[in-house]
Amino acid sequence: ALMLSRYESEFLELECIGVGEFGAVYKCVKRLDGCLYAIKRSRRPLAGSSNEQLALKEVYAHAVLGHHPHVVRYYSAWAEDHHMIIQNEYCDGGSLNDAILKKETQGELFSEAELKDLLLQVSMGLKYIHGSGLVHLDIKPSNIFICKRSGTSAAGEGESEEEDDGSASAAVIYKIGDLGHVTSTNSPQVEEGDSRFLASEVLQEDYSQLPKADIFALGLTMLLAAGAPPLPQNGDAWHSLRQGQLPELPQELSPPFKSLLQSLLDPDLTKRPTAKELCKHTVLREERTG
Ligand SMILES: Cn1cc(CCO)c2c3c(c(-c4ccccc4Cl)cc21)C(=O)NC3=O
Repeated sequence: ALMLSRYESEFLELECIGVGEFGAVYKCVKRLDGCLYAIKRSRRPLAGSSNEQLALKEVYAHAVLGHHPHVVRYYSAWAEDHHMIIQNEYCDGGSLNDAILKKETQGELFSEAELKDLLLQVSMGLKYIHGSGLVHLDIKPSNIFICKRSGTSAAGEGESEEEDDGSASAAVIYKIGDLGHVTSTNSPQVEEGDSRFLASEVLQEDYSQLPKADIFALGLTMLLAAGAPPLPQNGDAWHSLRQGQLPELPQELSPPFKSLLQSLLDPDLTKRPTAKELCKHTVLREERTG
């Protein structure tokens, strides 16, 4: 077009880093500040459609959530040329899903110490989201992004770690991303996330304690990071996972940590810990030995 779009004038597109039915995500440099950003460009939903509602909820969630070390940072969003555009922090380490697949192909496993670090960091992000009166509703490995310490993204390591992050700045920082299903805890308009990670109470439209659905999805995410086989999308295997029958893991975890992971997946949502309880759980807080 004769008039350069804001996207073209403000950013240099380096590569496409993701494609979905939603649209595409690009790794871009902002010409003005020279920093890297992840920019999602999706077809603008029909005015007044439910998809427009969803797209707006994503931007509202980012606006409400402000800054947290374990939530992907939002910078801007705008509409042009029949597209919705959202400009987020670029996480240079790929997604947790990429990291799990890489471990698998290399015949490696996350150690118990690495699993505890992952659970603690994502719990801090969830504590912040839940503390803001919101729920994520699509927690899963492909929505958790990784920043390696040497990140050159705009947010950078200059950000001081959340004061409740007792650990020194970790080698790897995990950030919760994709707020496309976020809704308010108290007046929920639930748009179900990935069925593989869906808690059974949400399928039955019991929205009384939605934060516990995020905890359940985090439990399944941890199972996958610990080496569990791919999750069922439906059927008997889907139900047995939600009746406490957990898959064998390819590594022996310490009994306290194993029972903590089982509590995240308890069929009785009142027995699942809150994100706040996870953040101060001794199993996750003890100094790593060796
Ligand atoms: C597919 N994909 C790959 C990446 C890079 C990981 O190293 C990525 C990012 C995001 C997103 C994203 C998700 C949902 C909404 C908006 C964005 Cl920009 C998607 C991403 C995002 O918000 N920040 C990212 O780094």
